[in-house]
Amino acid sequence: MIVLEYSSYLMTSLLIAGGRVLRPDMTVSQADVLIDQDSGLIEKIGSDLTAENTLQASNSLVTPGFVNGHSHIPMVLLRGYADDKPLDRWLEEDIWPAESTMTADDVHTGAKLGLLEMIKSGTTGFADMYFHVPEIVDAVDQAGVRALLGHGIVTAGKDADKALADVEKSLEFAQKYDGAAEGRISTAFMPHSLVTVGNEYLEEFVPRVREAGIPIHYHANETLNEVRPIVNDHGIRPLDYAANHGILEPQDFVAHGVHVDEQEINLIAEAGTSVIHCPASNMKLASGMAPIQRMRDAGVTVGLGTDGAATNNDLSLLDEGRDAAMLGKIAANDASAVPAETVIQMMTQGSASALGFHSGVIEEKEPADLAVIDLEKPHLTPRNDLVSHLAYSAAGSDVKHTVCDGQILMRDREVLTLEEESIVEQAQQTASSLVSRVSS
Ligand SMILES: CSC[C@H]1O[C@@H](n2cnc3c(O)ncnc32)[C@H](O)[C@@H]1O
Ligand SMILES: [Zn+2]
Repeated sequence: MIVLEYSSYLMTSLLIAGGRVLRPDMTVSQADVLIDQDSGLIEKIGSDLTAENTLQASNSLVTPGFVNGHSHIPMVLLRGYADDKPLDRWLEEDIWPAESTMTADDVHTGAKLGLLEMIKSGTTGFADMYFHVPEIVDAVDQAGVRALLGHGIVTAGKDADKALADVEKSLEFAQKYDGAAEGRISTAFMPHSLVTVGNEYLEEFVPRVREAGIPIHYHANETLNEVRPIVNDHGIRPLDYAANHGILEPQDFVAHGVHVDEQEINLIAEAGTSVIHCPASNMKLASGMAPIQRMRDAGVTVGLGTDGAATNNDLSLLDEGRDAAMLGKIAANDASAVPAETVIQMMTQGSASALGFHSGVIEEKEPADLAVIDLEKPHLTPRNDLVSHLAYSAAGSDVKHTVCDGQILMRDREVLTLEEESIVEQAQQTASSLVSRVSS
């Protein structure tokens, strides 16, 4: 008995050996990274280090794990289900009818499939808005990543009792699950958007949410169809409306921010609220081009998110980074806008800071959340500028190892925390049954 207790206090260590390490100042240097697996922190970055466990990183780039700042991961089950429509028609004609048939088990299966995809593309943390969220908690606990989760509230089109119950559920979830999965899970109160949640619910609940110290996350200014009703009904811009309702605070973060005017950019910068840019979703739904360079110049913290896999159609942040650079240049009509360093900053520190995670950099005493990218690939040759390669050339399938909180989640492309084969098979069956349920 005494021996067992003693052994549980023994330090275990992990070495990421011989890689090229991406440092917070965006320089790359050859180094070993020593991780204390008990605390989950990076202990030392240097040369000739040793540890009990090793991950080989020669000819590889060691980067901070990517943080997906906005997603709906169970929507992987709806990948390829309804493409090529604008947001309103896509939600109303296809997605909401399909989601209304989704069970807790379906969400659990979808979450595991999405987590597999994220771990396999180097993502170590994410924010998610969905329903049946306790199932997502369970999947995250097993997968070993970090997550900020919330129940997405929609009151529009519901009778008063159901609407109120939905809002209560979001607050109760946030209170109950904050700190779950040994502290890897945090929570937020999540109104779906400023037009799908009635102002009376914000008026009643935001003071309670603030009292409990819970952050708030919602879709904002995604399409013009979402901006117009606020302007018409309330005579003010959506982010002024958000500020008036007390949901534009430093701990809050909004998804999209596509149709923001100059005054709203300054407002959000002054408020200290973060924006999660979702370029692939914005392009696929033809929502518009978010003025990312202008927001960053104004001092807004900008992170990157995939949104759901049905508007993307994958969960790889490396793809998202390239999209952000390309779209950012077109939006600013300037090839120097949203350069490689900015893209990498957004997919690591930017998203991490928006979500209140302490990850996002490879630095001693910081969380050991990282990805190792195999550079021995034709499309990553020659290895002149690894920052450029990470932003413009690398793909999720180049990720060799993924580590979160000091634990190995994927080694040599084998996910150790989830059973890939059975999850993929189960997800295929679940998705087929979902589609047949909707069409019957
Ligand atoms: C109520 S849970 C979250 C809700 O959001 C829906 N959703 C997925 N992608 C988007 C998007 O780009 N804008 C707005 N809403 C979106 C998802 O289908 C869920 O119903
Ligand atoms: Zn979304």
